[in-house]
Amino acid sequence: MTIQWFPGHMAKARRQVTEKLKLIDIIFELVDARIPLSSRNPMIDEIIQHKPRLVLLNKADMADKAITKEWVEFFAEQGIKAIAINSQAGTGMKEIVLEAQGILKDKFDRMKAKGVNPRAIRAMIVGIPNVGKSTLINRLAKKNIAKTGNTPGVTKAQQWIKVGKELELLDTPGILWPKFEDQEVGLKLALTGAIKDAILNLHDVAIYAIRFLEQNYPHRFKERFHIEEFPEDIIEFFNIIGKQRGCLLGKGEIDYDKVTELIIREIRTEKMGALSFERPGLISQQVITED
Ligand SMILES: Nc1nc2c(ncn2[C@@H]2O[C@H](COP(=O)(O)OP(=O)(O)OP(=O)(O)O)[C@@H](O)[C@H]2O)c(=O)[nH]1
Repeated sequence: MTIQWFPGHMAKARRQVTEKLKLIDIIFELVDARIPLSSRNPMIDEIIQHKPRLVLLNKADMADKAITKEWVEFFAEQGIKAIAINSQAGTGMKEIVLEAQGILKDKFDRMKAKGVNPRAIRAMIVGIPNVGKSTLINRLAKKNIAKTGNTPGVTKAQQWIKVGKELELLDTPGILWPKFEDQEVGLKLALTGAIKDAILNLHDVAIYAIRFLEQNYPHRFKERFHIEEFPEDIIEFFNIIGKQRGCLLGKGEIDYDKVTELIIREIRTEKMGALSFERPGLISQQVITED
């Protein structure tokens, strides 16, 4: 299976972000807490250059809490501040402002010392598709979208969203592309809904998910599907689920497409609880010890 990764997309995304760097003090890099590395753009450091950044592990409600904590430590070891947030529920919103203030304290102190009037921190959100950029912007914005006007004939003005007095966000997030040349990265992105289902073979995604759960969350998986042991043959597993859940074609034959959809849906809708698909230091074929 080869997944195309279009260099054109990358170049465009990169330009968009680079153009705006001079307008902002800090980048909010949004990643999926379940797959913090696979949901990052591999060239992010180059793209944002030396701009200060805060990593936001979004959808933390769907990720394994203990593993998210490990990711926060992982980023800290690289000198990058990361916090877990849930944009949908609005958890962690205050921390975003506080952390940004902390990261930029020296810069703002220096400005103050030079007699520059205090102003709000200016930030931009960047992240891969579907990671929650719009949800976060809406959460932070409440109703404070500041229209700075798009006058025809004038270079398109930026619109800033006011978040209290302390923060202003660019209204358009930077869309970065994940690098899904690596098959496992692609499978994780598909499983978490970051790339369209049509792009990957869903059977491959489901098989990957089953094997992953078998290794990393065996108890929850067995409980959910009422199985004692994992069958060695993956087809046997599909047969068991198909019969159990009535995913059948005529004459009692198993509808493998339906079983596939069911497995992926069960994961995406957290029927087996919050799951993380990556753990620091064990990116590939990792073993996450179930509690
Ligand atoms: N559970 C959960 N769901 C979230 C969270 N943040 C966003 N979502 C959901 O994730 C999906 C994608 O969110 P969007 O805000 O549209 O993502 P986006 O990054 O703006 O997507 P693009 O416009 O494709 O770039 C939506 O269904 C959101 O409701 C979160 O913290 N927790």
